[in-house]
Amino acid sequence: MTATVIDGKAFAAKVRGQVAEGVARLKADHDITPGLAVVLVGEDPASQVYVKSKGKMTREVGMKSVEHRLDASVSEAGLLEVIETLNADPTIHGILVQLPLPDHLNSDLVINAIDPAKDVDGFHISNVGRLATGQKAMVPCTPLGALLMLRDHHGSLSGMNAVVIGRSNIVGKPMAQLLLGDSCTVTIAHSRTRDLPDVVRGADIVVAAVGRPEMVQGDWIKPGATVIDVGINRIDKPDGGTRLVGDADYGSCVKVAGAITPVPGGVGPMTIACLLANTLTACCRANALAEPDTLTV
Ligand SMILES: Nc1nc(=O)c2c([nH]1)NC[C@@H]1CN(c3ccc(C(=O)N[C@@H](CCC(=O)O)C(=O)O)cc3)C=[N+]21
Repeated sequence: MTATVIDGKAFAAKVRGQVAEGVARLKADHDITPGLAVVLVGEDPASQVYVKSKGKMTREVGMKSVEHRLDASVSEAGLLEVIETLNADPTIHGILVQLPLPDHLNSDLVINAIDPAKDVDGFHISNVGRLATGQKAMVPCTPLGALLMLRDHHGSLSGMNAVVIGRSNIVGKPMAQLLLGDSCTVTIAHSRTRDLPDVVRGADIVVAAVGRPEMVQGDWIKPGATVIDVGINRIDKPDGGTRLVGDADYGSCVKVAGAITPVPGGVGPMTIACLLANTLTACCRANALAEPDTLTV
């Protein structure tokens, strides 16, 4: 059996199309343009590329895009001042502070300074609590993207065994909450899990989010299971170049799984599409207007 390859790039384009329609309707009917602000501290080249592509896609769906680039040496007070300004700006509906932050800045404190209604990353403590208790929340983009792909592929996820490998606040924990919300039986595995291959063998859905290149092996996968690969790891090639690989060993997993997301072109593009979807959702909520129900949980 060879797995169906879930085309995240195409699915993300479709989601962005739906966001663009929602934005056009807000403009036509209410004269409102959703606005997204991205705050980047320091000069990490990988982050700069990512921020640039986010800005381009934000404008492509018809939203206002704002970037704040701050020096790596900015003080906590200086960064909080920028966040306060964006919190108070009625033309901004979404705020994203690019992580990780330099070591001298307390990222929990910074994230919790964002107005939770504008927290399109879903990292504010209030959104984390809302998601965990089943209240309307802003949902972290990567897990939201993964869930939308799983729902699209399977229809209902009810009763399925899901194993999430990784327990980060950004992916593993919110992913587990979303799968639980869709009535999966959820196991969160991590670096201390005993007999990880055996745990994974029981899964109908495997979400690999550990940050270890090509760790999950094909012989860990139950035949026909769905593999969602959240990893984005740049590794060296023998010829001196680099390539992107996921946390699953694609070559062996694709032979056993029923469906798999590739890297690149899987979860990554969906993360950005969901950031735009969350910005549209935040804008609708801020204006007490109906929100697009296919783009939220
Ligand atoms: N507050 C915050 N929120 C984030 O969501 C956030 C962040 N900080 N910091 C950095 C990471 C990284 N991230 C990516 C999103 C999409 C791709 C993506 O689309 N990747 C392409 C490949 C890109 C390439 O070729 O390098 C793909 O997987 O197909 C990658 C990385 C979001 N992040």
